[in-house]
Amino acid sequence: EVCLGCSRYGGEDEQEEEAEAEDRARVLLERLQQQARARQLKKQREAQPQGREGPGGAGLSPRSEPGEGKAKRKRESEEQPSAQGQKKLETKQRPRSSSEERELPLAASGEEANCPPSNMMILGDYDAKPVQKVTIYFTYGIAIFSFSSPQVQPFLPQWLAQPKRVQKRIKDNLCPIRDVPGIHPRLLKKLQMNGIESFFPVQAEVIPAILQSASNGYLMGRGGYRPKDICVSAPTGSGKTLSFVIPIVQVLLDRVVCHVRALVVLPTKELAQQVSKVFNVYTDGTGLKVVLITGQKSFAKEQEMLVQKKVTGYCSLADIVVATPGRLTDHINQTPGFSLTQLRFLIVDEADRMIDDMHQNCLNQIVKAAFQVENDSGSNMLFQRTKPGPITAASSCSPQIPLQKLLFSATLTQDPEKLQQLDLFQPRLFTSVYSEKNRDGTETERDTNDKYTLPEGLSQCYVPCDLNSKPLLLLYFMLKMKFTRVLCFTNSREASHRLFLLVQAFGGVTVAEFSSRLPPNERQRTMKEFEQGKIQLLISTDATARGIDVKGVNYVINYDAPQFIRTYIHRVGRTARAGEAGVAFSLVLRIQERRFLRMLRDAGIQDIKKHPVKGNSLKPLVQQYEGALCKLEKTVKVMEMRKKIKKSNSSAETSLNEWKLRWLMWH
Ligand SMILES: Nc1ncnc2c1ncn2[C@@H]1O[C@H](COP(=O)(O)OP(=O)(O)OP(=O)(O)O)[C@@H](O)[C@H]1O
Repeated sequence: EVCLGCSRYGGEDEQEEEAEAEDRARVLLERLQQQARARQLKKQREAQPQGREGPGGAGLSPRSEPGEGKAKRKRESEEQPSAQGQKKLETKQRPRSSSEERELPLAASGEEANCPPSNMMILGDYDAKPVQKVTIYFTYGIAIFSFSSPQVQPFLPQWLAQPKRVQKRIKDNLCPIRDVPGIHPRLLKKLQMNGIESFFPVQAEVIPAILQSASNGYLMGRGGYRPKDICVSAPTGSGKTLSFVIPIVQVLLDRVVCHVRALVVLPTKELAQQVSKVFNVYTDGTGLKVVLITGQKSFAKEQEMLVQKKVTGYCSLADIVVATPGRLTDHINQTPGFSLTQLRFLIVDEADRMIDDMHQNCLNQIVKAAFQVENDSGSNMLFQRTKPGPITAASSCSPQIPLQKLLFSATLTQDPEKLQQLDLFQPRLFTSVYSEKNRDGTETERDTNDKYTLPEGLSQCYVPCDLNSKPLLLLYFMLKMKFTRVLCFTNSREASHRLFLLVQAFGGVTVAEFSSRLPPNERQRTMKEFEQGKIQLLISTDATARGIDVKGVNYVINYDAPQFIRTYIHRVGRTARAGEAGVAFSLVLRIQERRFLRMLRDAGIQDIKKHPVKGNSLKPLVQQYEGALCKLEKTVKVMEMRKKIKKSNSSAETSLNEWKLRWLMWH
């Protein structure tokens, strides 16, 4: 009704989505048919009991493709991180044959277990019966056994189950900087110079905790003991960056010799750059050196920034290194003299992503490098350290520089299995209070591990729509509703590019795109212009979804609904930062609506409002939109022709293509 004939110009995106919807409908139909056949078979079996085999028999049971089961498990673990992760090691109490072992994932995934291939007879349905599971956690060498039926939740280690609560409401819980004990006067001055008079709740809790763990200086833990590792899970925009920058700068203020004492690892270049900027502000004038290694400079240039060769050997030029995993690993392996043996703080920002994204290997390498035995003799030998083991009287006699891990994220996994991979030492968890709204408008705090908290100032809406009306809705928000400073997310860089071209062809909006299609310097420029308000609509991939701190984003629009809850949380968290207000709109296809709402509900996000937009409101835009689509079609053809000219092998081919291009431009 809204956009007759739009599908004509819909492009691959729409076709893909339509094909996807068709596929889904087909799969669903097949599944229902299979289930009906399975029920029929079961009835037949029940009617002929002699056809069944006993437990030891060669029972056939449905089996999925190994890849398929794996993909499903992966999807599920992304969607429900904590529920999945609470199982460290599960065994069924009945002894299992090796063939049964292979079938466990299938039996465990309820939906697939119900739909056997139609041509297979089921002999024996033992896996279908509820079985008792045994869950075993290993926490600091102690095995915790938990017997549970599918309805019973396995229990969590105490530090996860009883974290230190941090207030979510920033503005109601500001803490004047002078009220937080132990902050160095120099840093207090710097904070004030940067307009910071009060700490946010997460800073008021975490800064003293880190300072306390280094109260005897950076060479020793408090009271000579190894300091506890720290995990922080607090909403987007709640000020997690300063909560590690301030104490680390303060602890290193007294350092005499320059060594890499703090290492911050982040998943993207842009994030690393952002964090190193904050470190630069607070180390300015202190003599501490911050080095950023992300691959934006040549490898040799980065090596020069990290180490210097002297007659006496290599010496470090960095106290604090801020890095992305790939480049850091290269330097650990290939830069002579780059040593982490004096590393005191390892900070893993966006920790959940770092654990997930195969960066785990990088984290292992860092730890290995930190405990590497150095060959040279001299002063370093005094503080030589060995990988920590159990605390004994002998081990506590020789002081060692402790390595303390600090983990931060808005969606920190509370999956003990994943956290266990990081080999945390007596960790302390700081997490925001999750509260549920009651009917009378009051809020009740809840103890829960699979819920996430969003910034207090965030309002969330979703717009049910169909594929054709999505571009019109975006234009409606920009032109009729006069939205300003909008960050709009799509699910792929191609989708971002096409949408950008379309909005540009429509006109009337200052628009730009941001994705890995663009070179880093162009991305940087775009981001700056968006921050300065020169660009009203920035269409982006998930490259800007995490951690990026852009001041004054009024609206986030999920043009494509995110597939995973963590993506949703990070995307919408680009607005309503630092206690400010912001609005997030999600355009949700009707076919996605149920799944989308369930995803939010499962994560404890309840206050999202339905915001339908009537077709009549979009009608005035349709004519101009059709014109924009025609223009876009031509633009795309011209771009393709230019590409062809570049790639042409012969002069005849080139001139033919040039002629075609001229013809295109003329018409
Ligand atoms: N105490 C403070 N007073 C005023 N502004 C602050 C304070 N602390 C942080 N900010 C500002 O709040 C914004 C958000 O901070 P930060 O980027 O550290 O959030 P975050 O918790 O790391 O968010 P994300 O999870 O999205 O990475 C920044 O612009 C920062 O300058």
